[in-house]
Amino acid sequence: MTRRGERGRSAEVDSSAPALRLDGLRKVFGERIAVTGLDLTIEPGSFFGLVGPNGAGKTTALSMAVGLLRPDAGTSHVFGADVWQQAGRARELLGVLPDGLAMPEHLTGRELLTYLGRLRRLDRTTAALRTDELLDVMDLMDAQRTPIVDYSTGMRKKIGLATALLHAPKLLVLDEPFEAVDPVSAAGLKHILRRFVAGGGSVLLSSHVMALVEELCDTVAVMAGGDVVAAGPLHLVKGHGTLEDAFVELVGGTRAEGEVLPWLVS
Ligand SMILES: Nc1ncnc2c1ncn2[C@@H]1O[C@H](COP(=O)(O)OP(=O)(O)OP(=O)(O)O)[C@@H](O)[C@H]1O
Repeated sequence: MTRRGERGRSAEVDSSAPALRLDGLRKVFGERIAVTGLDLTIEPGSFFGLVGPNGAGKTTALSMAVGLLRPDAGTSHVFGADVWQQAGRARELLGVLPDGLAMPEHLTGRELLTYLGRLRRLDRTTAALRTDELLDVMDLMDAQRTPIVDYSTGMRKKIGLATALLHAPKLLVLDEPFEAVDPVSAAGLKHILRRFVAGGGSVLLSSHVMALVEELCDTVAVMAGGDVVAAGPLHLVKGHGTLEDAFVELVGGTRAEGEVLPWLVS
């Protein structure tokens, strides 16, 4: 049971359940099968990286996993809570950074965090404290009174991440969290995520940056054509080479070699 004053602080967790369990998730857009019937389990305490080429189905899968997109088939459970049947409970446990997050553009960064904190039932003092801390670690203090419509792409990503962290979730699902984030902010963000996992949290992130996934994640899954083609501990998936080598081999890509676009070379 969660007492009223503690809501938004930490929901109780079914410690025997996976942090995230996807069973048979499937989504079809018209003729295009975006996700074919995805099974994936994220263990508690893991730092999980989801990689795959453009159009592999990562965003579609993550959107269904967190309850933002209704699947045609399959289920998603967050610490045992079904994201559709027990949406309220799942939401307390989840922090989400979706792709292309829609923002209330005319709120300032500070207003957004304050209002979301209150919506998530943090008391006034806690909401204010966390807003200050998040603006500080995201290096957004100077922009705290700037409307979000005037934020850069990287600043939008960082305020989005701050909203994902605000209610102290147990599982973070982050779609391309480092995209457009400058190196200084990225270092701060990596530190936050590592501390989150060290403290018992779980992270699932997608990224196109293989070096970053290798640096942060202990477990990875490679998606291609709407399904997982390899998953497991990082060292097993990448083998003796780099994750990039394994990725290219797994998804059947060809690096541009030899004579390509000859008209570019005069
Ligand atoms: N709303 C939609 N309507 C129609 N097709 C869609 C929609 N969303 C995704 N798709 C299609 O589903 C497939 C998977 O797209 P998705 O965005 O999930 O891939 P992704 O792995 O996240 O790609 P990227 O790495 O480029 O972001 C693509 O072929 C895409 O065109």
